[in-house]
Amino acid sequence: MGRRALKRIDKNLDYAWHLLEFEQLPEQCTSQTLFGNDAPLEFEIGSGKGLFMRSASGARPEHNFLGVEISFSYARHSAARLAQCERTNARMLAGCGQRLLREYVPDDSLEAVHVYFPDPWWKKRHHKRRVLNEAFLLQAVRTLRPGGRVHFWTDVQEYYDATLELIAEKTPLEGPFDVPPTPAEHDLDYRTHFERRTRLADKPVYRAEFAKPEPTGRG
Ligand SMILES: C[S@@+](CC[C@H](N)C(=O)[O-])C[C@H]1O[C@@H](n2cnc3c(N)ncnc32)[C@H](O)[C@@H]1O
Repeated sequence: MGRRALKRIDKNLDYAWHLLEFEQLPEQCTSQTLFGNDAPLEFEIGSGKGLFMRSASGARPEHNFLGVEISFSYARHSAARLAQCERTNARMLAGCGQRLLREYVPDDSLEAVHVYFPDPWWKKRHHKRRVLNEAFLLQAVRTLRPGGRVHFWTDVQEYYDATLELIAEKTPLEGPFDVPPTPAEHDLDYRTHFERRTRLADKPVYRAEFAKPEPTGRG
């Protein structure tokens, strides 16, 4: 991704609680171990500059949010913005979202997994580096609660089509459910910075949502 310099963080801002690294994680990441309550827990993988984390945690104070960003400087920037907004229901992890799901998240525990505009890895031989690969999707299925949702938006039609095909072939997820676009009412009224950039350039955004099936009744 073309990366602009990030704004300097106020040196008096204390964002230590908002920024986690793997060494600080509890053995099992749950709302209880990360936030000390039992609110529904949503993850965002690849938060970038953290617009989704800020707006979603403000709009849904009754949910908890953990954003995961592999670039330390972006994770720190997002954590600082959450601290500035005094969010008590949102934290950032600087690290790999695939590792987080695989190693630290109990079965059937998440309300939602959000992946917005993941790096496209255009060349076919690099597709295995994509965040939305089969192993990650199966971890999302394992860790979501029944009825929990995967949200996936991208501006890359080939990534969108390939992921929908992978989900249909390899996972029990139900969907895709349509996600209609909503008009932006102010300059930051977009799901993420990449959505803003794509829509302002008049390019299409491909959006889908999937649900983990509820268990079927006995007999
Ligand atoms: C194209 S940017 C999109 C950022 C943001 N979601 C948006 O829509 O504005 C993709 C982001 O995913 C991050 N990323 C890539 N692989 C990752 C991984 N395995 N775990 C966590 N973050 C990852 C990148 O560092 C980058 O910030």
